[in-house]
Amino acid sequence: MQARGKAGRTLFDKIWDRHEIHRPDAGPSLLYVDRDFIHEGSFHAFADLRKRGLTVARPDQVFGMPDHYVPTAGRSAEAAATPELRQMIETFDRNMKWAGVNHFPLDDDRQGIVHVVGPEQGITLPGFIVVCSDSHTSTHGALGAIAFGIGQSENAHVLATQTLWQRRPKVMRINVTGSRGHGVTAKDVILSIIGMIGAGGATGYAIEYAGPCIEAMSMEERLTICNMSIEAGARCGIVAPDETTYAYLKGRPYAPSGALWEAALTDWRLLRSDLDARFDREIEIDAGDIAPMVTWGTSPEHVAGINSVVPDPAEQPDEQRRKTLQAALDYMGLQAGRRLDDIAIDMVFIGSCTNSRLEDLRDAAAVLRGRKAVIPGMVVPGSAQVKQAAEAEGLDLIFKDAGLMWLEPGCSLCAAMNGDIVPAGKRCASTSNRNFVGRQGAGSRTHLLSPTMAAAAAIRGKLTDVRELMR
Ligand SMILES: CC(C)[C@H](C(=O)O)[C@@H](O)C(=O)O
Ligand code: SF4
Repeated sequence: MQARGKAGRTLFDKIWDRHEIHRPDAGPSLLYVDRDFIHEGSFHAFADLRKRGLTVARPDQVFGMPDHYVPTAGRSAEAAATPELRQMIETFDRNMKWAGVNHFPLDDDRQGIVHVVGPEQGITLPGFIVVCSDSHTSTHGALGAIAFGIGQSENAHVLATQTLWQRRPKVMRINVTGSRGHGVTAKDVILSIIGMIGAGGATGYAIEYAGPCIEAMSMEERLTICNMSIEAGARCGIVAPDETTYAYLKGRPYAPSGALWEAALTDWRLLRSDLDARFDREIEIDAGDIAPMVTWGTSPEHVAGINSVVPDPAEQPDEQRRKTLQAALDYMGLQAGRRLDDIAIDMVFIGSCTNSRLEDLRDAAAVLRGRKAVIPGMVVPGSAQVKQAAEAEGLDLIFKDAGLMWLEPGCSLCAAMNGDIVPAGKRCASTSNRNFVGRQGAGSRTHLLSPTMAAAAAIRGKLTDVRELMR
């Protein structure tokens, strides 16, 4: 795409343009990549490299850690749920050693879900292009980076060259105005955005989140917002770096320090959309209108405020949509008109790259403190660092006293790839990002919600408006 006349440039344009090594008249551009994150899914890419006799071009810019297949019951590959899972973790470790890249293995105190660890270690920085062969790479955009998921053959290309061919997406700005009401979290904001624009609403776009509500958010909240950009179909999500970003990054192990920090700050302050920047699409949403949200169907767009009812597919004018909604209700075992806060839940999962950071655990613990869960639940911190910090504050004791399991970091029940599953027909209130058919195990039923809402569901054994339990 050519420069856009005299109009100002968006934050996205500025970062993209800096990384463009080659811009052909048509088709994808060749981009320089600052960081490539790797998890167990990378075995295809490594097999590809070996077959072609290639090595890793910039090992110091590649960071690998196991997360999808790791056991939550212990910290060694031997604790893996099956021999196949153990083999996945061991193959990954071998590939990391072969490649000579940064490697945070299972027993390393930096290990965790790749999208939690990257920001936490200061590996992801403003102005970067960050890739990972994982769709939720969009998370890292919260720090003011262009961050997107890639396929394994693209990953092999990045590993071998530190560059990537990529088509420039259009740019959409979502302005979140107003301020959130009591008990309304970042998760509720992003769920209501997805409910509004739909699971395909941002297909072909990069989203810049802006406006007073986003500016007032902590870094951890912005990470939750950007994480789910992909659930609206977006290529990535980004928030302009500001004082919140700098305060978060300062002193992190991989963030610049001393004179380099000062130089970086000077540069990062340029990273914002010009006042006259033109966006391909602009949307506005008032945070004051948002209630605690919960999904009732099998797509993150099947979402509503906790005080509403399961919608009636018959009211849909479009026949295909009617059928999709009916199929979702059949799978979920729900009838139209049922009050959402009347739906009984079998278990809760507090975790995933959406909501497993320290603030998420603090939020859930604040609701659970001194109370008992009436259903089983798993609390899975996003990283070893989060786990340590949570234990230092005694959050683990609050979860355990409430009757929930306090486990080792990893993706766990978010994608049910490590042996943790929701049994068929059971209903799970989950702080993760996908409620697809079978996502948490064959026949499992997932209701997406925030950490405080998950805590409320655990206490009441049903979907509950957390505002009734807030102290
Ligand atoms: C397994 C992995 C490639 C996948 C992704 O791309 O997102 C997973 O992380 C998910 O959340 O579904
Ligand atoms: S926590 Fe879930 S969404 Fe995030 S990377 Fe792991 S499987 Fe994917």
